[in-house]
Amino acid sequence: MRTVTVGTRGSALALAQTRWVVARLKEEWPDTDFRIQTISTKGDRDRAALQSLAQKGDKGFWVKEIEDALLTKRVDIAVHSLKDLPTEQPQGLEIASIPKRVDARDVLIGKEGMKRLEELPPGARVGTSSVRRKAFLRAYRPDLQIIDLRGNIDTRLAALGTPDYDAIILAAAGLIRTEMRHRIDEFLDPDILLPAPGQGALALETRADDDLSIEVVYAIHDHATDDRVTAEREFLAGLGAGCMAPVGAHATVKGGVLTLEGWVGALDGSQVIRATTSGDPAECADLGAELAADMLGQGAQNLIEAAHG
Ligand SMILES: NCc1[nH]cc(CCC(=O)O)c1CC(=O)O
Repeated sequence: MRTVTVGTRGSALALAQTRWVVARLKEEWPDTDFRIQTISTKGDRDRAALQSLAQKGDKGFWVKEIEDALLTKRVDIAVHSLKDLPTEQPQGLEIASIPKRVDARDVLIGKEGMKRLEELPPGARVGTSSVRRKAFLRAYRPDLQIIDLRGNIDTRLAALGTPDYDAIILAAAGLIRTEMRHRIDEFLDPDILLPAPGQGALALETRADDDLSIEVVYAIHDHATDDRVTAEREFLAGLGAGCMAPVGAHATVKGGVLTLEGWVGALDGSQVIRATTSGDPAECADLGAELAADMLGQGAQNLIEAAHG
């Protein structure tokens, strides 16, 4: 039996999504033995560094060590949350497969009587550290207090057991994948809070010359998801922004037409630039790049630079 080693971070979410990937791969390749290897990243080890790096717009602190493990052949396949992956691929590695996306939306989880965004009273304290969520929530509800909240899903849910937070915002995908869908109180409409580019999708990364692993992971590639997230990520790349920017992007495909919506916000909620484009899904990359160029023309650059302080 051949053995393929799958690398991942060790968080509950990372392990849950990697076990899901391995189960799917095993269905396609029953004669292959898949082993999971956990790898700790700078983001896992040093939360203080994470905060300051985040403010400088540094990219890839969730993925660097895992990519090193691919390049040195300690692992053959890496499983990432696509939204944590920088838009530039390192030399020698490629995203060889993007499995079918789960729900891309953000969700709200609140205390009793605060289980919907509309129910939150003025001044309610909402936990999130995402600059995107802060920017768009402040624009929609300037009366809310947005309070920093970092950590893995368990840490963030635990914050609701303290007096410091009335509600928190998370990605639906993380809760769905860790079998905590029942904790979700409200799915937030993308018209109110546009998700992050690639949110809800996974990326399976391999060495670019490892034909065997590429073939293995490609068995669970999903073309429709790929078109959507390619449009979203080209938009992000075209803005010159990373996952730490106040940028949202969400693509849908209906009746053979891909529609891409993009937002760039001011961190203080004073402004959100919004734009939409649509076209042939085969042109997904160009649609993303064009939307970015359109928004740069409308002043998006200043908002992105301001958020990096
Ligand atoms: N930035 C952390 C992160 N990276 C991926 C997810 C889960 C959702 C996904 O797979 O897109 C989360 C948690 C969150 O944003 O709530």
